[in-house]
Amino acid sequence: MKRAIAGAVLAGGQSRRFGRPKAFALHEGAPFFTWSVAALDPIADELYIVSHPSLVDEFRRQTDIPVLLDVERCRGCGPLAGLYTVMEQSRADWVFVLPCDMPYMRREVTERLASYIDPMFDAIVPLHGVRPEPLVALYHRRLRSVIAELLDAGERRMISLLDRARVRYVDAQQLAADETVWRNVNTEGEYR
Ligand SMILES: Nc1nc2c(ncn2[C@@H]2O[C@H](COP(=O)(O)OP(=O)(O)OP(=O)(O)O)[C@@H](O)[C@H]2O)c(=O)[nH]1
Ligand SMILES: [Mg+2]
Repeated sequence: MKRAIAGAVLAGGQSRRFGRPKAFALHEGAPFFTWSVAALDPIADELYIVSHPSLVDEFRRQTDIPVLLDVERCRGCGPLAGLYTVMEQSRADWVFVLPCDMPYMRREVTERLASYIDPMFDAIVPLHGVRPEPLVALYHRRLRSVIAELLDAGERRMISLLDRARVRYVDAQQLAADETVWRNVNTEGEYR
């Protein structure tokens, strides 16, 4: 049975370290967020961008993909809020999240990670040695109530969600031969 996947580009952060909205910074001539969209598009049955009121107009100028705002009670509460918002919006079994600041990410990686989907698990997450990569991951919608509880308790860390889920960790080396794909841009220095 085919299991629907909603692709979600998380773009509701403040880019404080970067100094301007990093979703729109250019990599090889195209805005960062479009690289995440391109990596999700082949495997996603639906696509969403989850952002912040201050960025919505610019996203709508640049793309036709639906732009959601974090649900109000946890707006701006971090990536968990974005994940929760897509689970509220979509009926898809799985939500595949990507951040908006990983412009080297490639479809080969997302396709491979999605091939590990297994209904016995709640989340499918890459692992670098002992370090998980929770923002490049698949989450089953059955986690929605767990996420709601975390957010209501003021708990924003993705790792807290992993602690409460049955996680299928996938060795990052199985997903990409080239470590570059995991590069994430937080500062102007990393950008240059
Ligand atoms: N939807 C949503 N996405 C978020 C939120 N906070 C962060 N993100 C996204 O999660 C990803 C990782 O966050 P960070 O790297 O910390 O990005 P950021 O928060 O914009 O940057 P800093 O302000 O420098 O921490 C980025 O793609 C952010 O846009 C939020 O409250 N809601
Ligand atoms: Mg942040």
